[in-house]
Amino acid sequence: MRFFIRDNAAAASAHVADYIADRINHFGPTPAHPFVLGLPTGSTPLGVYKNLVEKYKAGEVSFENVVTFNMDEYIGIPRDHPESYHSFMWKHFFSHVNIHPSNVNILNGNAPNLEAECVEYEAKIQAAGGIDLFLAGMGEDGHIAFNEPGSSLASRTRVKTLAYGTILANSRFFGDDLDKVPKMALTVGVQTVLEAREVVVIALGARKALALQRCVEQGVNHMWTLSALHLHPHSMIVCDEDATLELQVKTVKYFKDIEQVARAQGFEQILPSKVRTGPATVPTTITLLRRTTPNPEQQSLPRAKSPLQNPVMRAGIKA
Ligand SMILES: N[C@@H]1[C@@H](O)[C@H](O)[C@@H](COP(=O)(O)O)O[C@@H]1O
Repeated sequence: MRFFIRDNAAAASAHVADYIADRINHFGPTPAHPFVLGLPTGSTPLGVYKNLVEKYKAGEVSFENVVTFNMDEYIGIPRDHPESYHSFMWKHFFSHVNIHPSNVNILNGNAPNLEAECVEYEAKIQAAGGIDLFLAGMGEDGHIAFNEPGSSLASRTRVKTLAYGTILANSRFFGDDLDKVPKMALTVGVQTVLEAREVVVIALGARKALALQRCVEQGVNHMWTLSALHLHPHSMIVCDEDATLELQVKTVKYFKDIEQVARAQGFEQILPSKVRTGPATVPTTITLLRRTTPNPEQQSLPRAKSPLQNPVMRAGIKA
């Protein structure tokens, strides 16, 4: 798992938006071969959406041939309720870019048969060729989408009862009235997310620090479902400094160090191959792009010790 720490929320959001726009542009989507993007809601991705809208308006990215699948939706509030995830997505993102409404997919929390709705959603993802990049946030209890603690790591799209902590956290959007917060939701499963070709998570603020620590420093654990990303070959977390509060200094230093070393060596971000080599369950080939000459500016900086030369880092790697 790659892990990038940025100074603040604005820098982390810009990093993620740049990354997504690069992915879409590199992919070169067409009507016959669209880019399939998984999307979250919540306060965390707002900065990413704002940046993506700005990039669209500046002509730096187009959503003309992008198909989206949202992670989750509440059960039991009308689709046009101001706090439904349908409303959220149109208000903060879709209305401001050139996406075709027919390319937007969001679970219907008012479907007459909720189980059938979930099965159909999985089938739609498959029919679209699988998700190329799933963007996600994280709950304070380490959940991804609405996969609350104890969710099966093999779970798929389904009806989920929300944890009390999540209902409490989300009550801020419902006038702090717990009675008004939906208690159930439809959500993609952990396995659904893991089958995306790439997963990018953004975590911001001290509120997420404990969950981030559990997910980054500890092993895969069904009680912190985001930690399942360690099982994914191409996952990435981007956070701000505040979210690192519970991490060991050694961990923070390690990840900052390897990012600096890679840059100094002239390595750009790793881009998945443009060509789909198989179903989403078989990740695409990874291409390492290397500049022909290392970046001279980076080269002239005092070189960071390679993790292998640094005794503290070496201890961390062994651990
Ligand atoms: N289902 C959503 C998650 O997808 C989101 O990651 C989480 C965090 O929300 P926020 O970003 O507001 O902290 O909220 C909800 O639980």
